[in-house]
Parts: sequence; structure tokens; C-alpha cells
Amino acid sequence: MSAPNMSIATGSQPAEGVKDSSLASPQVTKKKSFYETGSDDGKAAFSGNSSASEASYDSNSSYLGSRIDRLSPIIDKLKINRGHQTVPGSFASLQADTGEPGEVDRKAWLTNWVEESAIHEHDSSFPCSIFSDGRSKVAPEDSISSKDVYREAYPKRPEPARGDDDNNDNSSYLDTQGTPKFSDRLTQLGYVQRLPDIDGKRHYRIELAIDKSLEEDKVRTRLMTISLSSSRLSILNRDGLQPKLASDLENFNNRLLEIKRSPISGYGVFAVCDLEPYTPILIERELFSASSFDLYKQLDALTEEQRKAYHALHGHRRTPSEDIRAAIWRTNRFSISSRGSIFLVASRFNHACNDRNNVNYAFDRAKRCMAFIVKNKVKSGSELFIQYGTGPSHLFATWGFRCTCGGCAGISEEACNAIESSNWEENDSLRSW
Ligand SMILES: C[S@@+](CC[C@H](N)C(=O)[O-])C[C@H]1O[C@@H](n2cnc3c(N)ncnc32)[C@H](O)[C@@H]1O
Repeated sequence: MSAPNMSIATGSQPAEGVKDSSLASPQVTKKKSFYETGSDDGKAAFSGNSSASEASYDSNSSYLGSRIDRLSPIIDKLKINRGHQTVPGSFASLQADTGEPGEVDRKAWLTNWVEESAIHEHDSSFPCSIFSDGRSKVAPEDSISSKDVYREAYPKRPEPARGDDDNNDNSSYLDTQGTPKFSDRLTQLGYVQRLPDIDGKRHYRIELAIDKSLEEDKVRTRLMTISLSSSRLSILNRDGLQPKLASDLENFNNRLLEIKRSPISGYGVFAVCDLEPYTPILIERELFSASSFDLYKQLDALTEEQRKAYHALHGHRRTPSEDIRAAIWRTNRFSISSRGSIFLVASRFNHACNDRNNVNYAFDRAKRCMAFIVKNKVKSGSELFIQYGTGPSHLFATWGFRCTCGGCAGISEEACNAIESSNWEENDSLRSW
């Protein structure tokens, strides 16, 4: 669809504050700089001399309340994109035929460059959103997109302009019940400010308020990005050990999985309902991460309750004299950047070889949490397995157990003896992920 009268904010003029009356609160009682309400991240994002960052707003506004982390000033990045003719991804734009700012805000949306055309800036530059991590472009997987903002701003897509047949499809915005898809998305339109016309075209500054919880809502790993608000999970152990978790660990149940005794060995993790492929079943923050050099220091830093939970984990001693604290760490750690991280619930996953393991996992470095998803359909009551190592010999040499998963041939007595007599060569393999 082309938008012949669309114009993009240049941001070349300083923002004077919130001009728009419906996106920001009409009753501006207190003007406040974004520096005051943003998180540290948000502050960093505004460390440049963007005039937009000086914008004032009503901190009590439902749109720009304290949940808002930062605005995305359009202006700085114009220089970066100067001279380019196209940019992939989304950017802020305005719908055609807007009038006064009051009208503009209702029609403003983020639009996708690939899908829709827009009029370039007079200097061929493009407005972009700025993220606190310094990116200027909106990646396809970012939650900030035309549809997000659009959905936030409008429960229903407005009627297309007369004669604009291309614009008649709500399917990407609304689900079969007519309610917005992804309504959990939290991107919000900040405000729109009319600037002086340039070359007879209307010009606006558009600022996007990105809800702080937008980033917090996502768990990003190399396998998947999970939107917490649309998942049935929250990050377990996010703020330290949950009360009662140490004592309840052995009965843990998050309505997708539970810990209980396993026919394979000790405790295991089991599906409590039928699970579809790729269902996230557990997102758990690490209890701590350690190397063999600072393990005891990390353990000393745990609370009493955390330590109790740690000591309840299974620990395989390689020698009778091995310190049980080290044995527990070696038995349960997940390898992350050459350190070993402990996850209390995830420590109960048993291993299965070959196709028997049905759970994948990957780490979100920013949030320090491991996300587990099922690989294939899993029946309620089935045991959930991850893969620790490459086969029975490796498992025995590294963790000292003989695999009984049923998915492999196991390991013979002779092979075990051979490994044992090789003097338990120091094998520091970690479970990889
Ligand atoms: C990280 S723990 C897993 C949970 C453990 N079953 C428990 O009770 O806490 C690893 C230990 O579980 C046992 N285990 C895990 N997978 C196994 C398998 N496939 N066959 C036999 N034992 C297994 C071994 O004793 C291993 O050292």
C-alpha cells in the first residue's frame, strides 16, 4: 500500500514537550524528564543530546506512566541513515491525510518498510527507533512493530479509506474472534508532534514509548524467544529462591511439569499434561554460577534456604573423599561460558540418549536463566529427559552412572572397569547446551 500524503518526522526541530493531547494525558499536572523515570538502561539510551530526551510529560499519564522505560527519539539516527534509499524493517510513520496533532495520534502507526511505502525525508534520511543497546533498526523479531503499536492503540483496525481495497484485510491484526493478536505486546505510541511543514508536506515528530516490561517480558536464547506474558511460565527463581521452594522442591509442579520419583534413577521431571512440540516448560534462573576456583565462595554467598536446596540435590562422588559440595556441583552443573551454573529444578532432569530425550534447553545470558522446551509431542505423565553427554561411556566416565534410559545399549561391566581403572582421569566435561 502506498501512502501518498504520508510524512515522516524529521526531528530536526527540538521537541517542546508533549503536544499531543490524547496519547499523553490531557491533564498535564507535572512535567518530568524521562531521565527521572527510566531505568538505568533508559538513561543510557538518552545520554546523547537528543532534544527528544528532554521531552516532558505527565508522569501520571496512562500512556507514559512509570512503567515506561524510555522513549525512542527518532532524531539522532537520521544522520546515521542519511543517503540511504531503503531500510529493511519497521519505522515510524503516519497514516495519510492527517490533520492536526490531535488527529494524528489516532492515526499514527509504525509501519513496515518492506510492506508499505512511505515518503522519504527531504534529505533522504529515515527515522528509526533507538534502542538502549544502540541499535537503530527494528529487527523483525523485535516486539516493536507496526502491529504492536497499532494493536495497542486500536482494538480494531479502522475502516480503510474509501477505494483503498488493499487495506481491507484485518487478518494479520485480529484473530478469528476479532480480538487483536498479540495483545500482550507492550509497545506503546508515545506522542506525535506536528512540526512546521516542509516542502508542502506535513512533518511530525513521533516518539515511541517502549514499556519497560517489554524487554523484561522476553526470554531470548539462541533456540527461541519466549514472550513470558503469552507463555504459561514466569522465570523461576528470578528473585532468589522462592519461599518454600527448598522444602517443596521434590514436589515441584508448575502445571506443565512436576518432579517425582523416576524409574530411571532418583527423582526425575515428568509432564503433567500433554505437551505440543516447542512448548516452553520451564524457565529457571540460575542459583549461582561457579568455576572450580570460586565454587566455595559462591556457595558461601547463598542464603540458608538456598544452601538447603542445593544440598538436597543428588551428588555423585568420584572418590569417597570428594567433598559433597563439589560433587553436587559437578553432578548438576550446566556449562555456561566455561563456568558451571546450578538450576535447582532443572537439576532433576534425567538424561536419555538418542531420540529418547525430549527436551531442549538454551540460556538467556542477559537474564541468566535457562529455558527448556519440549522437542516433540509428549504425553502427560511421560518422563522429560535432556541430553547430558554423547553416550553411555561418556556418561560413565564423566558422571559415574550407567545409563538406563532405554534409548541406548548401555555400557558393559568390562567397559566400566576399564574406565574406572584408568583412574578417573580428571574429566571436567560440563553438560553442554
Ligand atoms: C542431574 S541428576 C538428575 C536427577 C537425579 N535423578 C536426582 O534424583 O536428582 C543426575 C543423576 O541422575 C542419574 N541419572 C540421570 N540420568 C540417568 C540415566 N539415563 N540412567 C541412569 N541414571 C541417570 C544419575 O545418578 C546422575 O548422576
